[in-house]
Amino acid sequence: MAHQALPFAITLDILKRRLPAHLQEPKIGIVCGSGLSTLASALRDVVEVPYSELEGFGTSTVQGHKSSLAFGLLGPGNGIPVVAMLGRFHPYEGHKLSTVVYPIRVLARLGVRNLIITNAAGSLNPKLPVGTIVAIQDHVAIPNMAGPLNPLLGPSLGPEYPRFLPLSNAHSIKLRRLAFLAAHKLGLADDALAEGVYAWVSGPTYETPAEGRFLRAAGADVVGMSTIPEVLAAREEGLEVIVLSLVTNFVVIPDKYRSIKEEVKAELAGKPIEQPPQQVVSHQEVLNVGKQKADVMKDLVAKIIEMIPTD
Ligand SMILES: O=P(O)(O)O[C@@H]1C[C@H](O)[C@@H](CO)O1
Ligand SMILES: Nc1nc2[nH]cnc2c(=O)[nH]1
Repeated sequence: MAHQALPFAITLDILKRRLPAHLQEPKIGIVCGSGLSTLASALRDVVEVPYSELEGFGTSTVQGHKSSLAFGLLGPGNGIPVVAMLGRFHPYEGHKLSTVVYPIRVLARLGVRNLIITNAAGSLNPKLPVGTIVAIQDHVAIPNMAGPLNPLLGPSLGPEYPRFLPLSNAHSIKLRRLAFLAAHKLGLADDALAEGVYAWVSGPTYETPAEGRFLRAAGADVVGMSTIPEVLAAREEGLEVIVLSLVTNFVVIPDKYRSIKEEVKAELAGKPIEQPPQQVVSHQEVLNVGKQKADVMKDLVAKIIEMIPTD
């Protein structure tokens, strides 16, 4: 989909007809990561619009991702109008990058100014155990650096868009401050919300131990297969962005490789070495941790939203 062909007018018109007036101009957006679609249960007056009804949207094919936009209100009083993406598109599903980020551009056109992106991620850092939520302070986008997988490639969307987008300020300090203040208000343990660097890889394969070591050496704390295209499009659209990664597993990085040569030699010498089980990551494990921690993530996201100043 070339930029010029993006069907914004049609999508926005469908949404206008589907939504009551008080939900038509959300100021805050949420992207729900793997297993985290229940974040929308914090909303009231919810209207869900399936992606299948929305021109330009794809369908999420990944288990743990629904395929709809949920509009609703959050917080005290009249509430703040919010829109949540229940399910995202990953390039590894075969979606074009322009499709992956299309919902973000639609959210921007609806009036969203602050975006909270969540995801499930593997930990590369022993200090970030499973269950930790990580406020992302920076990122390494391996597919952007190594090949043509940057959603901003191609003709500019218009003269008001910067051709060369700076990313040293990609992850909003204002929103990260609110996240830590929100965690404090919620009485979360100090280690429940940490800070770290996210590495984006294309997936859908999980890391080999050597790749895990490489990413760790490159300064990454967690790794995942999503989010960064959304961050780039959101920043291009002028949104403030915070990324919250839920650590769902450790990337398997043994201190040293098992030597099969030594094991065979020991076996032949009649002194077999006990063989440790081989560890592997699974998407089911990722979803299970998402389910266990969905409420903490939901409370944190809701509290951040309540604290975002309304203008
Ligand atoms: O959409 P997110 O980033 O939350 O999903 C993660 C990355 C892969 O899509 C999947 C791997 O288990 O979970
Ligand atoms: N690349 C990657 N993505 C993940 N998403 C959740 N866990 C992981 C992981 O270990 N690696």
